[in-house]
Amino acid sequence: MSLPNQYLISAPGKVILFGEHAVVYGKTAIAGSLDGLRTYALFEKRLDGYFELNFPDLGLRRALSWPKTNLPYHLIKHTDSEQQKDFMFNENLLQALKPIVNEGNMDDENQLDKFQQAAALAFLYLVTNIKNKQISWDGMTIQISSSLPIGAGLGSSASYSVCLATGLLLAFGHISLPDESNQLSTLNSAELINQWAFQAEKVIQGNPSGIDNAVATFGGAVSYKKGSRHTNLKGFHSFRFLIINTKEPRDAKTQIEKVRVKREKYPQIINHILDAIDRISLSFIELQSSGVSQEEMFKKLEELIDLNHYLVNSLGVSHPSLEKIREITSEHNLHSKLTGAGGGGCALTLVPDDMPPEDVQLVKEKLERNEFECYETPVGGHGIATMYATTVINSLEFLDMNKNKLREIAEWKYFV
Ligand SMILES: Nc1ncnc2c1ncn2[C@@H]1O[C@H](COP(=O)(O)OP(=O)(O)OP(=O)(O)O)[C@@H](O)[C@H]1O
Ligand SMILES: C[C@@](O)(CCO)CC(=O)[O-]
Repeated sequence: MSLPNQYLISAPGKVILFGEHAVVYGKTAIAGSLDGLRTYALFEKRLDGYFELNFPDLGLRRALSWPKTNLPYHLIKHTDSEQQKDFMFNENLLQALKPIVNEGNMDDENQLDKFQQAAALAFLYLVTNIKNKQISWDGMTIQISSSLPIGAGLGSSASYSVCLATGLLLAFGHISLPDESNQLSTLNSAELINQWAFQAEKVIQGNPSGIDNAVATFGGAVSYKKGSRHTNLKGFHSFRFLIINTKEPRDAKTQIEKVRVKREKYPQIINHILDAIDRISLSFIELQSSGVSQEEMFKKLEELIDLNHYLVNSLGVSHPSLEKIREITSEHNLHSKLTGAGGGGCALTLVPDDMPPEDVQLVKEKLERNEFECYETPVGGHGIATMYATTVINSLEFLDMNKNKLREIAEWKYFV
């Protein structure tokens, strides 16, 4: 099927069960996708040579736009095929793009903050790299809308990056729409999307491990070690979690940097902590295949959750609000840990199978009275998806729309 002039992409958020931060230093982490919390991107072809990007979730008051001729393509080493690219991060390109982000987009009333700058830079970094001289859309408008809390530990940057990478690779003819009769080509496309999304993540987060974009691309529940392909885990679906948003603003980049500085100061101590976190992820993997009863599994999982939280707390990335969540949930015999980069953001609470719904409701109400926000969402669902609607979707309608409605307009097609 040829590419329509308008299409939608969607990618899920993620939740890390064990191993955040340690995974940046080559340790194992366990994570799953959040099918119900996703970022959506509407791509539309333009004929006037402009790239336009709108992301109102970040408080942007008007779309940003750049003429395609303004981008520093001369800084890209072109290879014959996308697959041959070595994906070395191009720091020169990033530096060259920094002044371009603002060109024509800023005046006294519209100054970009650092989060908006990072989102725009990630887009420009991808578009400059992925644009293809021969097969090319002449310009495009992209609208972004997410049902994820932004910068809260649930992988909003990765799902944003995956949406951009997918849409751009499609627009510039490097990949095709998912094809059920050619699963190998579709899987190769997903691998390429994942590689480019990782580059965009580097623009936003500085030094990410790659786990968030792998989960947003491939979906499911995985164990992950930097530099290796992720491994799918079975049985994750049987766990029930409550995800609790502290609503404390923070960004992953600052938290990752905090751990880097601490490790530089106390290398031996921090390396021991990171090794201990690795051991927790490995214990979880062993536990999954050990055939223990569900009851015993839940007990051990609770202990691992506590241990993991103490260890990340000792890295300096917890927050009083996260400790408060642990206190409230422990009053109901529930075990919680921070999830994602910490410093605020979200906590993850394990809900035992046999906990009566009215008791779960009580905990949720108590948390909400403390201004926390609770999500109960399935873990381990689909990764990236595309959708081509049969009718044209109006941009404003798209931004306003409850995203569940998109499923009524047409079918989503999944890459993996
Ligand atoms: N819907 C969106 N629109 C535009 N930019 C986004 C969107 N979602 C995320 N981003 C970009 O990602 C940044 C947030 O990334 P950050 O890594 O700090 O948080 P996170 O990915 O939600 O959390 P974690 O990495 O801990 O899971 C935003 O500041 C913005 O630059
Ligand atoms: C803090 C961290 O481990 C998880 C962020 O979701 C960073 C990363 O793995 O990229």
